[in-house]
Amino acid sequence: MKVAWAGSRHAVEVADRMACLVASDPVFRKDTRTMLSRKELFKDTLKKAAHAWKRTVELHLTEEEANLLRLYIDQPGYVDLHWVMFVPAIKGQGTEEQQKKWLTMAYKFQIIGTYAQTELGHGSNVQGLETTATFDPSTDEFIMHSPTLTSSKWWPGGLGKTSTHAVVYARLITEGKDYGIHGFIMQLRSLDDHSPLPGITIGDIGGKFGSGAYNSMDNGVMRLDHVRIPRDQMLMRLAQVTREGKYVHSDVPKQLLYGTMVYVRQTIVADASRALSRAVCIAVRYGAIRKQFGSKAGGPETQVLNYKTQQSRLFPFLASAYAFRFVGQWLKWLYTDVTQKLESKDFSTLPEAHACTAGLKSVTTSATADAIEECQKLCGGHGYLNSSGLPELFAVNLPACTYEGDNVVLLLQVARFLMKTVSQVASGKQPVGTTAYMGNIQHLMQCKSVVNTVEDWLNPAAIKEVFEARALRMAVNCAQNISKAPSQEEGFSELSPDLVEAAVAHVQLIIVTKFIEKLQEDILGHGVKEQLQKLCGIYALHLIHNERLGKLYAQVRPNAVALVDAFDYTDHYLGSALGRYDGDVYSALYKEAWKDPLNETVVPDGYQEHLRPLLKQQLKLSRL
Ligand SMILES: CCCCCCCCCC/C=C\CCCCC/C=C/C(=O)SCCNC(=O)CCNC(=O)[C@H](O)C(C)(C)COP(=O)(O)OP(=O)(O)OC[C@H]1O[C@@H](n2cnc3c(N)ncnc32)[C@H](O)[C@@H]1OP(=O)(O)O
Ligand SMILES: Cc1cc2nc3c(=O)[nH]c(=O)nc-3n(C[C@H](O)[C@H](O)[C@H](O)COP(=O)(O)OP(=O)(O)OC[C@H]3O[C@@H](n4cnc5c(N)ncnc54)[C@H](O)[C@@H]3O)c2cc1C
Repeated sequence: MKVAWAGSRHAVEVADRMACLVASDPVFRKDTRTMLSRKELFKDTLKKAAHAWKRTVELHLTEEEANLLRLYIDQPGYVDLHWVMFVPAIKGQGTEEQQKKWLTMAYKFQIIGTYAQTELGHGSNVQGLETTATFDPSTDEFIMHSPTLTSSKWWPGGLGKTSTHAVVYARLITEGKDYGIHGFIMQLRSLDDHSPLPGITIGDIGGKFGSGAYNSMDNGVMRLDHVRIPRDQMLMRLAQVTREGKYVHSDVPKQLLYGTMVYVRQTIVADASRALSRAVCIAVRYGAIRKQFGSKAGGPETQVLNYKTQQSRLFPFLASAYAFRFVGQWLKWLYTDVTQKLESKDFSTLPEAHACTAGLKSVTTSATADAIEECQKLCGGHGYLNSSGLPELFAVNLPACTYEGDNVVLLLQVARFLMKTVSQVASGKQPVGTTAYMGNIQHLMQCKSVVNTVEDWLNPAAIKEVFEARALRMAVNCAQNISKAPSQEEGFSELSPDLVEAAVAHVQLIIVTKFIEKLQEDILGHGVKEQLQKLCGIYALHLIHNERLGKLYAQVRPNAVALVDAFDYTDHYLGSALGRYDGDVYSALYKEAWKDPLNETVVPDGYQEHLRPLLKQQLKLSRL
């Protein structure tokens, strides 16, 4: 199962090696992270990032190994933005010459970059950004400026205190005309003493949800006061400004400006499955250790994992973790395929890649955030302690519902794509890829499910047809209702809640389909495929009805712990007293409690100042 989860034997081996490297290095300790002040936590992040880079160079780690090392360090920081957004933005939007110049420095960490798109006043509406980049032909420079308070850049990770450079998104103005949003490379801080360059006001935007968690990241604010940069720092693969100030389009679609977001959304699906699997691992392992109530006859207490209510709340998350993992692996393939096509100037699959990455990012991150919260409840009171690892896991993953595109905004993009496809089907065009099922409209609009028994529900063809019919009928229903509205725009707006539901149904169909396709592959290991079939059934069925699932849960229960062990997480990475591999939960909880700074003294700070006078005064009063 470890191989099925990781994708290959090689993937298991390299992940194991990197996880152990991190777990055995004292610099990467994280057990007291939630007890650090913001300043201490930030400094700890700087230290870990520098040490990780040192180890990467010393050990000549490959890109795959270095990425895993960063993943297992498990502390959000400026390096995430540098590798996941700054470098890909230059790769996707820079010319060959620009890539050579900037990536050479970025790959060696001679510069640290971030992705500065969002502003105080606009995040979702990228076209509404206000920062300006005005071309000055007299000096061959762009003047980068924040004209209003709301145009201040706001949120970019690493911007606050660390980044030396950024890809800044701004409205390009030349020859008096506004050509909309484009990307520019800007140096922000001196490479000698790290002070902000003239005209740049920059800082951190303040503490965020939860202790530890995303507070290790210095999300930043930046205002630009007529800062000049050379013309060749506009990223010029999509469009160019000539020496004379002429604006020239390339022959690539302008949507490629959003390419970095497509790339990151794809990686976020993999993050979501990992985060969900960590929460499930903690809740399942703890559920096997925790006992409450005995039989009436005075027998031993029951493992809470044996309660049917616990199983019906938890096992759909276990199944979802596997489902998201497999669809994430497929999405990575889709992204690579689209990228190769783009290189040969085939842009035909770009809309589908956008819809798939946007939709899957939305559905998997929302489900993951909800599931982590529920896993806290599934662990009872102890789940609420920082030492369970769950509060921090929740706080770190919750913003994934917002960053890289608010989930509802992205689902509306999927809905827009679906409405276009329905109208193409109506005009006789055969849809392809993940919307190919829409071509089977005659059948799917009127077919009736032949499912009667639990066993019927495990038939992949029956499951798939149910999901296809559901998704298609919801999409067609929306399209019909939109067509009755005074205008397409009004109809879309009025029906947006239904459109979001239709988009979710379509995305869930993709997830179910990719799980079924995974089961058609050669899967090694005795009983592995059988377990995955049950999980696939649980994933699909819990989305459409909750009856008849009890039998499947009972079949999964004997292997539940093994199914989470297959995630192959070290105790260091899991970071949970409740989810420990050895099950020694109570001594771990007890030990963790004594690490809290409040327990450094027996009598707390503040006793002399506030407690003692109060107690003495009350004592005096009672004696009067
Ligand atoms: C316990 C400790 C654990 C620690 C673990 C660490 C875990 C973390 C691991 C780290 C991993 C990752 C790190 C991630 C860090 C994240 C940092 C966050 C960064 C950001 O958030 S960057 C900012 C992101 N911003 C957004 O996403 C904005 C969202 N808005 C948009 O994308 C757009 O504005 C829009 C799509 C909503 C609307 O676009 P717009 O042009 O205005 O209008 P439309 O008319 O709708 O679109 C026009 C056409 O373009 C098509 N389109 C839109 N987007 C795309 C796209 N991306 N690709 C291709 N095509 C696109 C659209 O379909 C329209 O086409 P049509 O005209 O219909 O044919
Ligand atoms: C932890 C974190 C890290 C981030 N890192 C970065 C970074 O590195 N670089 C960067 O540039 N940005 C970053 N961001 C910003 C992020 O990309 C934006 O917050 C995100 O795109 C959402 O935009 P917004 O905040 O403007 O939300 P808003 O658009 O203001 O959303 C508010 C509400 O309005 C709703 N809404 C908005 N538009 C519509 C619509 N058309 N129809 C229906 N409902 C709508 C949303 O669903 C939401 O409920 C980060 C954000 C966070 C939280």
